[in-house]
Amino acid sequence: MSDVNIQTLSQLSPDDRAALMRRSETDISGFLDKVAPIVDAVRDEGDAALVRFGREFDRAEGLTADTLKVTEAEFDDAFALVEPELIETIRFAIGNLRSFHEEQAPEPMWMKEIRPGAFAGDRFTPIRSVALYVPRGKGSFPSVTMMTSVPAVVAKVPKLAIFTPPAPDGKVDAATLVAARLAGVETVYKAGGAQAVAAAAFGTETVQPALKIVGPGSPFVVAAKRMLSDRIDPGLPAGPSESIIFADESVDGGLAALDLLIEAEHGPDSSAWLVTHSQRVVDEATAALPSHWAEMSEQRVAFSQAVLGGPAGGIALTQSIQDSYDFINEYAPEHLQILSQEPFEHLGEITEAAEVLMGPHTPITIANFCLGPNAVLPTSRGARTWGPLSVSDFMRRSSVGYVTAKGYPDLADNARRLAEYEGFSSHANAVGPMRQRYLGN
Ligand SMILES: NC(=O)c1ccc[n+]([C@@H]2O[C@H](COP(=O)([O-])OP(=O)(O)OC[C@H]3O[C@@H](n4cnc5c(N)ncnc54)[C@H](O)[C@@H]3O)[C@@H](O)[C@H]2O)c1
Ligand SMILES: N[C@H](CO)Cc1c[nH]c[nH+]1
Ligand SMILES: [Zn+2]
Repeated sequence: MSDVNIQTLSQLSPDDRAALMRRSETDISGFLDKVAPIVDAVRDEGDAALVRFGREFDRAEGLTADTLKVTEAEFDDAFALVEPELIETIRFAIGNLRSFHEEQAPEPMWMKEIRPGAFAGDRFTPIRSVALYVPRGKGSFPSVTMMTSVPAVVAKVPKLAIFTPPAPDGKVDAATLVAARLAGVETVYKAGGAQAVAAAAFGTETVQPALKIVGPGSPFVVAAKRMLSDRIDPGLPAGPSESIIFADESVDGGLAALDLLIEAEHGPDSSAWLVTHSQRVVDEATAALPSHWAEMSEQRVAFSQAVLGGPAGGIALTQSIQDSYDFINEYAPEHLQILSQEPFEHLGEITEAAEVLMGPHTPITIANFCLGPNAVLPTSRGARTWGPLSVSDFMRRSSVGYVTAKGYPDLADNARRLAEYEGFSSHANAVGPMRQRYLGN
């Protein structure tokens, strides 16, 4: 049996407790050094560098500049290759995602009469070009394709392109192509990691540059986004998956263990904690893990054992429910699952989680794939200030103001007084007697 990292929070020093908040991506300085030459090469050499890195890192030996962009024939092949049942499932998921994101989309414009004759509001317009990163290292992700594409299409972004690593056969994952087409994205480039971020930022002979890049990825992707943030908007920080399963005394610890393994299996760089004040839940979860591992693939067992062996995962035994809430809010997880027969009783206490899934029938899996909300979420405590990827992330907001002749005098007087105080003579003149000459009243 593998060792599980069990921490009794009341016995930890402040430093040891702070260490539990760490994620593998917290310190990406080592990756910054590795991605710097990749970024430079893509900027200087364009397609040639994308081909070289695709061969080196993705082992796509046959990749050439001519095959960097997915062709119509490759889309057709993908539809022929993917099981019809899976195609229907992708349609099902896209339908739910679309329903959620259409509801979430802001009105194109709103205006309020702030005072008589003075109107102001917001106007939302789509960002002109956005790159969607879909990972493909430790798995393939048609789900991420849907999660990034659907809100972008709802926002009506005119130029959308997916970047995803090629497999050694030089192809893009077939279900990813099906999901892209069904969601409404036509351009897919075979590029992953830091080189994809650099290509989106600078453009190459084949790749059109974009103003923004969204989507999760490995620390190479995260590091490149950080490095190029003055060149391309890197969107919300979405790194290795992480979760907290919070269980109260009303649930079976075996179920908590089953759900703890969901995000723990992504990779050794993931983070996953079971947080509970119930010793019984801890004992049941620990006892159940081996039988759950027996039902998983060898690779996923290795990943989840690496995570739950610590230091970035395991079981945290708290002294009280309040202690659990405090830990969760301090940790600010990407995914939080409240395992309780009365989940809404706890919800009001949770302030810092990017996604809160309620009760035993809402495991993280359902929201990862097809419930409707977006599963691209801020990691590494980003949930303290960021929310999930949304339609607004694909739109820019402008303020709109409109003052009528009736509303003008009052606003002008007040604005002039402030302009004079701040020492701006032109500002003041523009709302003083000089303007009256032109307005003619
Ligand atoms: N937050 C979310 O919404 C979400 C969703 C899905 C996955 N994820 C996370 O995204 C990550 C996906 O990572 P991944 O590795 O599976 O796929 P990835 O596509 O992000 O990374 C693979 C790419 O990294 C590059 N790379 C690999 N080794 C390299 C090296 N030695 N030097 C330079 N570049 C190298 C290669 O270009 C490769 O194509 C995981 O950490 C997973 O937990 C997050
Ligand atoms: N857990 C990921 C977001 O953190 C989403 C995902 C896709 N596939 C499996 N899981
Ligand atoms: Zn997942």
